[in-house]
Amino acid sequence: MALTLGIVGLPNVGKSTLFNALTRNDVLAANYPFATIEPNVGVVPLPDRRLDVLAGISGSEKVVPATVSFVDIAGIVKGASEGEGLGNQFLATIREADAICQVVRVFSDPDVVHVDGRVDPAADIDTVATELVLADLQTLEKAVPRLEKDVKGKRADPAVLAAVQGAIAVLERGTTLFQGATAAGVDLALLSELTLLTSKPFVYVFNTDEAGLGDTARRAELEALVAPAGCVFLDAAVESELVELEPEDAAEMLASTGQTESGLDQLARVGFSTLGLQTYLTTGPKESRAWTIRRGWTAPQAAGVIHTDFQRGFIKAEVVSFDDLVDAGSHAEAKSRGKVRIEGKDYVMADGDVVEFRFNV
Ligand SMILES: Nc1ncnc2c1ncn2[C@@H]1O[C@H](COP(=O)(O)OP(=O)(O)OP(=O)(O)O)[C@@H](O)[C@H]1O
Ligand SMILES: [Mg+2]
Repeated sequence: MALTLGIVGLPNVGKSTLFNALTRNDVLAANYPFATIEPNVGVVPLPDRRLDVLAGISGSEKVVPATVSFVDIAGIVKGASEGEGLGNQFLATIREADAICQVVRVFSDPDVVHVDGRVDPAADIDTVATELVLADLQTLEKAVPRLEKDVKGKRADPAVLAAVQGAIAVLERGTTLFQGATAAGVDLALLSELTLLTSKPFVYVFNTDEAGLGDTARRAELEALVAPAGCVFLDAAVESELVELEPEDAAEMLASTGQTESGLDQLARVGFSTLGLQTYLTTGPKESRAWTIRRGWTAPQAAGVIHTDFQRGFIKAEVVSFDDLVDAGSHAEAKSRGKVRIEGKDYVMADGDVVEFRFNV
């Protein structure tokens, strides 16, 4: 399981610049709208300092971090659902994403064209949300005649048709499904096959400049604008320079802009918390590795991420918290201190659990 973020936004706001910075890629990022036509996909290892510590303790040959995937697509403009700009067909590329990541221009550089002629984050957020709502409406409206026929022929569940109609009503009010479906009593689980865009959580990237990064009042305003959705602030142009530098120099340059976390770290943190994800760890002489799971998952569910056999044949888990293991300095010492617990199938995993599963095959 890897967290996948689909990057959306108006044209020329810095989506590809950010994508390049996050994925150390070199796709075309250029100062004109619709530079991106074909989607770009990148898988990024998620930096996790705990892995190096574990590798030291276990003498692991390698570390295998969790990953985050990013999909960079074309820019979307007002009227895209009616074919403006590049239309909205390309949105299909991000239907499988776990969350929608909207890049919003906050930087003011007058040399970079804004498609609507002015920098206005609130209006841009609205424009993009509206186009995503319209794209979902098209998907749902297309599904109605087919579903009606199938319900009549008893080949489809009438509850699905009702959910489609309920979802249409929510979207027609201009609300995303993520915000409005539950309150309207629409069961999104019934619509999962339609892979709707606005049923996913949104996270926002405010692409700003050095002045913007330091403007706490403005940041608070923007944060409030999108709350309760999560957001991050970064300068995509600076981020793309950071990846060219040695780690220490990059950290220094980041600090000089008043930031403590790289864009990738920020996005992974907000993405994980938005989607209710966490990691657990395994370690041994071969590798130290991070695994992504959902918060609240039990030990057998977590084991299933490694291999479905681990879940099916689950017997027990030997669990030590990362901090206890590091305190003890070795697995044997952690054990003799009574810090290694034997947990059964009802155990709910905690973030940073270091685990060894016992299972039957
Ligand atoms: N924080 C920033 N400050 C100043 N300029 C920036 C910043 N972020 C991106 N830019 C500039 O904005 C321009 C557009 O960037 P980019 O190509 O990444 O946009 P895009 O959103 O991918 O556009 P498109 O939708 O056309 O593909 C580039 O010239 C880039 O250098
Ligand atoms: Mg682009």
